[in-house]
Amino acid sequence: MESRAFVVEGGRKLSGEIVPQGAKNEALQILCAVLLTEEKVTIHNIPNILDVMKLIEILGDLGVQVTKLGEGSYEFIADNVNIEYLESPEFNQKAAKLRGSIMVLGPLLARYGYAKVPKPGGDKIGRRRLDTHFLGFTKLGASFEYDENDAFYKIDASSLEGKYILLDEPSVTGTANVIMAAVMAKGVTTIYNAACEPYIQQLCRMLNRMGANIEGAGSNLLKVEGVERLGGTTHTMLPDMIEIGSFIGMAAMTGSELTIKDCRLDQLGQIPATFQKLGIQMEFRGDDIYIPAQENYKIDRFIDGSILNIADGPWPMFTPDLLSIILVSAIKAKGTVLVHQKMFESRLFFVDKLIDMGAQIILSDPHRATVIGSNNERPLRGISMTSPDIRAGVALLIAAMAAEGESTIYNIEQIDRGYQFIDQRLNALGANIRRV
Ligand SMILES: CC(=O)N[C@H]1[C@@H](OP(=O)(O)OP(=O)(O)OC[C@H]2O[C@@H](n3ccc(=O)[nH]c3=O)[C@H](O)[C@@H]2O)O[C@H](CO)[C@@H](O)[C@@H]1O
Ligand SMILES: C=C(OP(=O)(O)O)C(=O)O
Repeated sequence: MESRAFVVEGGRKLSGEIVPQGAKNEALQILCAVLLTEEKVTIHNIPNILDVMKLIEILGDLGVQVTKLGEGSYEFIADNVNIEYLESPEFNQKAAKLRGSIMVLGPLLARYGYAKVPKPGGDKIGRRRLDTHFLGFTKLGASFEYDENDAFYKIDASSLEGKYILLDEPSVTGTANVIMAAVMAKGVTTIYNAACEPYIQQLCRMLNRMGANIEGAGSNLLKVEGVERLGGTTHTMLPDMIEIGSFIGMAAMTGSELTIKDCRLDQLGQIPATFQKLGIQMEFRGDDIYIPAQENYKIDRFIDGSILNIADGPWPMFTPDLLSIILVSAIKAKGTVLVHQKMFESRLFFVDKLIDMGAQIILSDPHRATVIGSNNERPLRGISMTSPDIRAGVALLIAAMAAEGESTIYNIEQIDRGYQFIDQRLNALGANIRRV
């Protein structure tokens, strides 16, 4: 039977070193980009997580030759893509399971002039509209159709032509899709209000190595000069910055001494500094983050003495994917923080479980929660709970690891979607997590 729950014995300290996996959200983009060439693309540091394995399976079903070279390393050759597969019920069922499947659209449109995907899956964390993707495709000359009955998004174009595109919001997957559609369009595409997460920067670097001509990566203004064709390349994923942030919060909440190895500190943006605002100490040792064992830490105030507010925003603002971890990490700190999830409407509801565990949290509305830290004076207690989404799932795992007694976390498929062998890796550091 498939595993469904983690049973966590709380109160154990971790110690040692942990190496972050390759970045999930980068992997989902990079894997779709292999569809842009008939030549061999080799990718290293691919995380072994559910969402990524499902996408690799979809690529294989589409006719891409997939060869596993070793742990995390794969070769892809998309020289014989079977576009008919998009019509199969199997594609419908598989692609609907993950958010990343939406990014096959851009490359297939660029190479074959046609693509369709079912309404993609991913976290149910509020409205997740896809308008930005289709705004971009239609500007490039594609026609777009959404059939409410079968919930398929279809795009079609006899040719694509470079245009000036002002995105309505800096959507991460939307920007990736429009870039991939534009790389072989005729002429120059300018994408303004582009997302600029490290994931997008990595995609642009990879595409340029494949022969594309993209300028401006890392900014919100991209210039894509269309080329005739793309060739093969070798690409290595960055470490997963969301996993790194999750480990920082985990070390702090469990009072553990932990070294997070090979973090690519230059790519982490505001992530370390935001955890430091909670009072969590860390040292940067070469490319590692060392977190000393801390029983107490104190939340900063702003310079004028007012209560700290941590909010998300499109990169280089703080990533929404770490706000649940920030929230849980504040529970045992001294002081108060307002966590403001601006981008998603339903990502904070999991705090009811933390409140059941004894945390002092006021959910003011779907976007804002205030955490009143316990100064490590009232331990959390273990309970049974269900993980609503990937990051809330890990936040609950952190709370369970810090709590007194045993907790059970159900629906751990959500956690497995994005965190590689998390139970085994944490148990190797001293945790006690059983998969049942
Ligand atoms: C597979 C993948 O890469 N998933 C990530 C990607 O999802 P994804 O690319 O689906 O998310 P988008 O960047 O499109 O944004 C999602 C939602 O955020 C809101 N929004 C977005 C931009 C903005 O300026 N204002 C605004 O309010 C909108 O409600 C939008 O629908 O980016 C999200 C935002 O970083 C992350 O949470 C997801 O982990
Ligand atoms: C929301 C996330 O993922 P997805 O977009 O795949 O649902 C996430 O990685 O936090």
